[in-house]
Amino acid sequence: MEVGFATLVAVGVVLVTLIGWVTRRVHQWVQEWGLDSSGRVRLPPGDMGLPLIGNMWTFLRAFKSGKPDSFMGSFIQRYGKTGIYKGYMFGGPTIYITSPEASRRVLMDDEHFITGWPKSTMELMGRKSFIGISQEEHKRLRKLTSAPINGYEALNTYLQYIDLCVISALEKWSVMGEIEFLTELRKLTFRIIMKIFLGKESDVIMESLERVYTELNYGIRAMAINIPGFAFHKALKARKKLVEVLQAVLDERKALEGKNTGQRSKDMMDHLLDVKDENGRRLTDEEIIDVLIMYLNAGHESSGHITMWATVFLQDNPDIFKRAKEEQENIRKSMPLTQKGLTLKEVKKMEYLSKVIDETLRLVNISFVSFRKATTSVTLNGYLVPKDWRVMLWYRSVHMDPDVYADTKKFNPSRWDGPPPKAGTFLPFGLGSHLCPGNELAKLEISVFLHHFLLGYKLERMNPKCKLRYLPHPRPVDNCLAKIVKLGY
Ligand code: HEM
Repeated sequence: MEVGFATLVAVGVVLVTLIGWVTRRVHQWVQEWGLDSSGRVRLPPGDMGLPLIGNMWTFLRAFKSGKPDSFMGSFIQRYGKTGIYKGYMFGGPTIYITSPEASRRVLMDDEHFITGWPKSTMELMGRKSFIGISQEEHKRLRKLTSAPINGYEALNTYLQYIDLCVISALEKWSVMGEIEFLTELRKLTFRIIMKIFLGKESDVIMESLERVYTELNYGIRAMAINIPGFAFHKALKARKKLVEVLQAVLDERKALEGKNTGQRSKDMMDHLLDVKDENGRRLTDEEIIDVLIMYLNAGHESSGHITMWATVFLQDNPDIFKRAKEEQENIRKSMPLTQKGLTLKEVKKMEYLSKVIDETLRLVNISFVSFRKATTSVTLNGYLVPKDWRVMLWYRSVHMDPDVYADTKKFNPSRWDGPPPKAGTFLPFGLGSHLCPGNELAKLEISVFLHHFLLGYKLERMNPKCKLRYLPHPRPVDNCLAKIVKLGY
């Protein structure tokens, strides 16, 4: 009787495995149906998983179990280090790219690749944001919006505001006792980006909007399931709220058009309202709102997280902390006594701190992936990328490649001594026409924060061994519960 039961279980296991294998083969066959036999042979190696789910389950399991590199690791283990694999994610056949050369080729090739973000991201960021519009529109809006953020003049103007915000935030937190350090940093970076884009400073509006953005973000890398209880459903509601708030601000601005409003300096909303194309057409409300939703989100989430991680890494590594602090003390000493705050001249001198930030960007991989779509069939590294397939640029694998970065998991700012990294091996801000337009602003914010932190404070975490969560961005689950202790300059 017992042998019979064991046999039954064994047959059951074999049957399930067989059905799983056949279903996977059929799924792959269906996805490759449109390709001729020579095309199919030239596809990169890979595994498309089960119908509908594809590799999504494996991806979520890897990230949710705290082993994000095990997802791509399993492809590398099974198919070798080809740097390019086929798979199935977010409801479509996908090419994963993990090598620096192939990433660079895709990012620099606007003729054969356009943006290809999943439906969830597109719906949440808006179809008129940079990930939904045509290449020409993107070029025009990008030119209009990036110079007022990243140019030397602009950074010089914002520096004073950032400096004051950082000084007062640190002072405030040091008397607050335990704080969620990450949550407070997000509020700080949100305040800065709101000032640049909307000229707003009201604490109440900012706090409530930042909370709405947190909801929006949880849905961005989730599956597009619009059912109550799912992250995407909550995120859609958050987007609706953001649209309402921004529409109200826009209506208010339009009502003031042409009226004398005193000395107010122009913010990004004014620029977007003013702009006309060659036919004299102005941007619609939807276009302005989607661009703002995208910028306000991109402009605070990543900077807030990276600032937190850089602070944590510094605090955890006393030698690195000491060296970084000495640099900031020397910079402080070199400042004329009559000078009130930091200027770009001092920021330029923060060479070691810049390496600390680069190393944080590499190790944390805040933007671990980016999405494109092939507009025609392309050959990449000898493999076929079929027309209309999604391409996922797996930046995380590039930054954690032991052949490029020895002892990859070690926080080691000194690895940035010497010549700059080889093209394509360091992509924290992407590359090409979609290169992050806020890269300089982000580095400025982080540098100013670390300058003041190193000189006068220390971080005491309540749960230093706290578990990490990797989606949507890597963070401790307690949002870095800590005390900011003032030491005195
Ligand atoms: C540490 C901070 C930041 C990181 C790591 C980061 C990373 C990135 C990356 C990797 C991309 C490229 C996405 C792609 O190739 O599809 C990107 C795009 C973008 N970022 Fe950032 N970013 C940061 C801060 C900022 C800031 C401060 C702003 C706003 C001022 C900003 C605004 C944007 C926008 C609007 C895009 C879309 C650009 C386009 O599609 O043309 N980012 N960012």
